[in-house]
Amino acid sequence: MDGAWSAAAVRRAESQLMAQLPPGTLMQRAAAGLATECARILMQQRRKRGTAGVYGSTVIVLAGPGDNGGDALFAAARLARRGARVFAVPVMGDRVHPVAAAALTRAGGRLVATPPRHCDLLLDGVLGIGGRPGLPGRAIDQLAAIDADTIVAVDVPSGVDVDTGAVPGSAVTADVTVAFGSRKPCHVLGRAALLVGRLVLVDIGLAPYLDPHPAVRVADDGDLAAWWHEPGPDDDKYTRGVVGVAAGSERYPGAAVLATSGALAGPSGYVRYAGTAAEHVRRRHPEVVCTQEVKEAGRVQAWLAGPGFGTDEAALAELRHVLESPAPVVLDADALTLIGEYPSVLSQREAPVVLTPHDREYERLYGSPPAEDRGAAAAVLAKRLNCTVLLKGHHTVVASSDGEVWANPTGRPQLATAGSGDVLAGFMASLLASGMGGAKAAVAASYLHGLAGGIAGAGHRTVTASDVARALPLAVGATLTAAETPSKRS
Ligand SMILES: NC(=O)C1=CN([C@@H]2O[C@H](COP(=O)(O)OP(=O)(O)OC[C@H]3O[C@@H](n4cnc5c(N)ncnc54)[C@H](OP(=O)(O)O)[C@@H]3O)[C@@H](O)[C@H]2O)[C@@H](O)CC1
Ligand SMILES: Nc1ncnc2c1ncn2[C@@H]1O[C@H](COP(=O)(O)OP(=O)(O)O)[C@@H](O)[C@H]1O
Ligand SMILES: [K+]
Repeated sequence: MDGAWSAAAVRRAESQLMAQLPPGTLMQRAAAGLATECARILMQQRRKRGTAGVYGSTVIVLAGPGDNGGDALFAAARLARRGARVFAVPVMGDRVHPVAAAALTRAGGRLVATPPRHCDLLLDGVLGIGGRPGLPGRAIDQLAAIDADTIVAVDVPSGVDVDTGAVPGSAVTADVTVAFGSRKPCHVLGRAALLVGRLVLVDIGLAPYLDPHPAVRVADDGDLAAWWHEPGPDDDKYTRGVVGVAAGSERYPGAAVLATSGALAGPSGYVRYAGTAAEHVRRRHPEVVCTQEVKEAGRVQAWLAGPGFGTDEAALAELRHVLESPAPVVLDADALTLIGEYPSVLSQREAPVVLTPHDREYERLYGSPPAEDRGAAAAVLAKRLNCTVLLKGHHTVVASSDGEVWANPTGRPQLATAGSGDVLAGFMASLLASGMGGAKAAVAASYLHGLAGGIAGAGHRTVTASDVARALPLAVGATLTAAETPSKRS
């Protein structure tokens, strides 16, 4: 498991590490890593144009008043020593890191008020983990005036809320963000995560000092492999888990077909379908055992209820039957609307429940749209309803009722296609049926669903929900193989 640590947690770790090191060491480690990445970018970019590497390139630094500006200036000094023409613009009056500014000047760089209009690389050293959201006016003006081939954010894109990923004002949109020591929540959550570009982590020796519990958890292939239930020689279709799908209707048979496609792609051994779209499911998936009603379906180890099954009396009755079962349950789509209207149907529930709202469904459940701090938004709903909440979006967030927050690293916009949520929900129910806990199933399902979207959409292909379902087994295979041989995944 990887993670993202808050600014305060990074500072606590930093002060312990700094106590062991000569002054300035950490900043030099950060600047060295940053300069290396900038040089790599410059060489790649200029090689394409047939020009030389770092030598002769133009680099502009937007330098804020703190250590973030210091990192940028020290890195720029290293580039200046390799022959880059460096112009540094102080963006908060003339407040800049004095030692770093002197180092840049000694290396041949210049502090200027008006830099060239074009540069090969712009370094955003305006604000780091000490920044409040928003940008100083001077930085906004410079960003508008300069045409940069590549924008590299130092530690975080300046202007974002580092601890929540909210972007309430103006902020830098980076092509690359070079982060020091650890990810921060803004790298993985909310609108800020869309401003990060490619994330490069520079090791400055902080890891041993970081709190073992990050503010936001981020799953990796190894987690997925550890949680995955591979069938053993003594398994049969029942011990692998039976998943029940209560979805679809005569009006929306597609939801039933897609949800069962998702369930069939998971690790459980048996998929039962209960609902009025049984004929459609049977025709498309002969593997699925179909009944018309939940109470005829027999025993299952996990249920999915909701996609396309309506919000009328009959749907409410079916939802109640599902919730009477002692098995874990995924509630999606229409089931969320019903829960919003009749929250008491959840009150007797003891077995795990995973809710999978998008923003409008969240509003129906919570009474107001999710806050820009999407981790906190998912966590408050999870606590209030004593459920796991998977809040959908570009960076899907999962929160457990005890306050654990996960950000999904694999999402991609091609997944925003009708029915892809049905596939996700069916797949997740299969993970629950195989014995995975509620939060893990939600984290694993969004991780693999994101990868499946990438596999289905490779080469700019358009993607349908059926494509995502077909790609899910490939995503599972790629993940489990990569966990066995970590170097295989680029
Ligand atoms: N921790 C680590 O492990 C390491 C950290 N390192 C580096 O240090 C960075 C953190 O540096 P930092 O603490 O000096 O804070 P930083 O973000 O530069 O800015 C603070 C200044 O900005 C000002 N200010 C704030 N918001 C503002 C706004 N919206 N608009 C305008 N001004 C605003 C604020 O003003 P004040 O609050 O005083 O009014 C203060 O003067 C970190 O991101 C990383 O790059 C590495 O070198 C080594 C390892
Ligand atoms: N902009 C986006 N980028 C990445 N993923 C997205 C984006 N928008 C939606 N998604 C994902 O697409 C899926 C859509 O689910 P949902 O809204 O329930 O669709 P449907 O109800 O049509 O099945 C979710 O997994 C969600 O996280
Ligand atoms: K920055």
